[in-house]
Amino acid sequence: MAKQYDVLFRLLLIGDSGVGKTCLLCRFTDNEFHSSHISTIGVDFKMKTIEVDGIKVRIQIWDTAGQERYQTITKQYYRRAQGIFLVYDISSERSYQHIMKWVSDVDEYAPEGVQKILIGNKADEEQKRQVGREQGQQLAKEYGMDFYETSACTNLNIKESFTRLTELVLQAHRKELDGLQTHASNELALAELEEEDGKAEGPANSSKTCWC
Ligand SMILES: Nc1nc2c(ncn2[C@@H]2O[C@H](COP(=O)(O)OP(=O)(O)OP(=O)(O)O)[C@@H](O)[C@H]2O)c(=O)[nH]1
Repeated sequence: MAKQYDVLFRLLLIGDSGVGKTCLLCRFTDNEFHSSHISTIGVDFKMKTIEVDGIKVRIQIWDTAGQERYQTITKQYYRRAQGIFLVYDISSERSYQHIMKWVSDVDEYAPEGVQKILIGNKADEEQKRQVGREQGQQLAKEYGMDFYETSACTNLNIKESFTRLTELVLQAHRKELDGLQTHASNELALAELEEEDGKAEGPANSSKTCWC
């Protein structure tokens, strides 16, 4: 049977409650948008396979609760991420200011070499904008991250940002990948192990799942 993917990566969405993490994920995996805000409890994940540079990458995307009270749980997921989206809402100055705090959490809990992208979501909310695009660009530059303004509502830059983070993770793991691909099976052991792990750990596509 043809292999379904070559490698599996874990990406993580973090940021304040209400910035649109769940909506970004639903737009990317299911092309859906929900206007109601049902806060994520703990963590949840969805999967999607995309092809980047001829490599079939299965991405497991973890959506974390932004609410303070779940942070002991959510931080436990940082250490197994290869890529992280730091998300703020362009209509909330506060969520932008908090990016510094999210970056310091990543520095403390995520593995060294984790790839990061800064996302300013709700770009469709121009009337309510509190954070200029240049502010986003400036902050991303300070931390050496790529930056996208997105809208889960209008589907702006969703595929682009997920593809870019996947590319960055692939580039960062290029050597390991080249090594693994010389194996007879021509399939990444990492992927199989991680897939099994994912099954054991939780739901493949439930909407809001309690992990506490
Ligand atoms: N206008 C607009 N609204 C959005 C966008 N993305 C999300 N929202 C709305 O923002 C609210 C919060 O979205 P969620 O995706 O649930 O936010 P979250 O970051 O996952 O929140 P927590 O689970 O509490 O951490 C919902 O009412 C969404 O409809 C967007 O791009 N544009």
